[in-house]
Amino acid sequence: MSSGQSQDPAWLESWLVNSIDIGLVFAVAYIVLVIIGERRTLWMVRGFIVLMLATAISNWANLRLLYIALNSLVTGSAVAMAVILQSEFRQFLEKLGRGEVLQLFAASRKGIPETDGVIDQIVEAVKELSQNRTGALIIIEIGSPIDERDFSVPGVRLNAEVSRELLQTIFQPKTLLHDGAVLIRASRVAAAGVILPLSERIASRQLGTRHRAAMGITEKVAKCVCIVVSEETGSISLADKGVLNRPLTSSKLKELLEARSFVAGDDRTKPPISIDTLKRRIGLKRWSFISQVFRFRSSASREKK
Ligand SMILES: Nc1ncnc2c1ncn2[C@@H]1O[C@H](COP(=O)(O)OP(=O)(O)OP(=O)(O)O)[C@@H](O)[C@H]1O
Repeated sequence: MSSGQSQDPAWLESWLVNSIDIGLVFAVAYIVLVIIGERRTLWMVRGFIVLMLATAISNWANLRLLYIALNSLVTGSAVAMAVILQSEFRQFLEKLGRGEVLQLFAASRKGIPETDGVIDQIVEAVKELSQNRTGALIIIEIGSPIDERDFSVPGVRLNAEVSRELLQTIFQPKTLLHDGAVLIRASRVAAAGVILPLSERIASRQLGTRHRAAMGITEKVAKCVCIVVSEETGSISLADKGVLNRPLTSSKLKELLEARSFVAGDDRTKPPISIDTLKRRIGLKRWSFISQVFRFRSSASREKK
């Protein structure tokens, strides 16, 4: 840099404006990554950010043809994302319109809603099913609903209160709904007979399709956990993010479910996240931001293994 250039106020001003511009883009990207809790959506947004960065670099380096190609790709991807994430965009705009900006950050913190001892009812049912060696598969949604397209077959809608008796009855081998999984959504039994995608991985030779189905759905959807009771051995497992935690005692299962739950009460009654909590969360994620943006490929391949 020449001394004449560094003293030129116009050059300084443009340098400052550019720096603020880049800083704001990074801040917006960072906030979006903090808000998004769902793993697959996160990958998509990271991919999009990388694409935008590549477009900006090609423009800066004056690579015209590459810039035109990348720019078209960014426009196409933006349209595709708007279609794929239609409901998320709607929720986002609604919250923004209502001025509930801080609640956007609270969204990714949702856990298993623990109302009226739902976890107790589930754990009691699982304990009995395990003692009687009745096979069972229970998916519990965490936070926002799973997209039905993530299931191979969405099953039969029930919308019933969660109870130990109902869960035990559904999995009795002579009932019509015993095959497949039960879906627990917002403290209700939303559906039964749900067929889940199978994982490509094999955790153990002794484990068959029921366990692979639990791994499959939790690999595909981060916002759920899946309980498996083996018909053959009565063993209890909990699948979370594609990993089977097993064998578990019923008290360990309760502990793990509670660790994933919202400390107490229905999430709708929770106060909005405080500024201090928000600051703490942003502080915790600060150092991983750059790697979140640039290492999306390596983390994706690690999770596949
Ligand atoms: N994709 C799926 N989605 C939901 N449920 C499934 C799926 N695949 C299998 N199941 C359930 O698992 C049952 C078959 O279990 P299988 O014996 O193959 O599995 P497993 O992991 O060895 O379990 P277990 O130890 O209970 O025998 C089916 O009858 C069905 O109820």
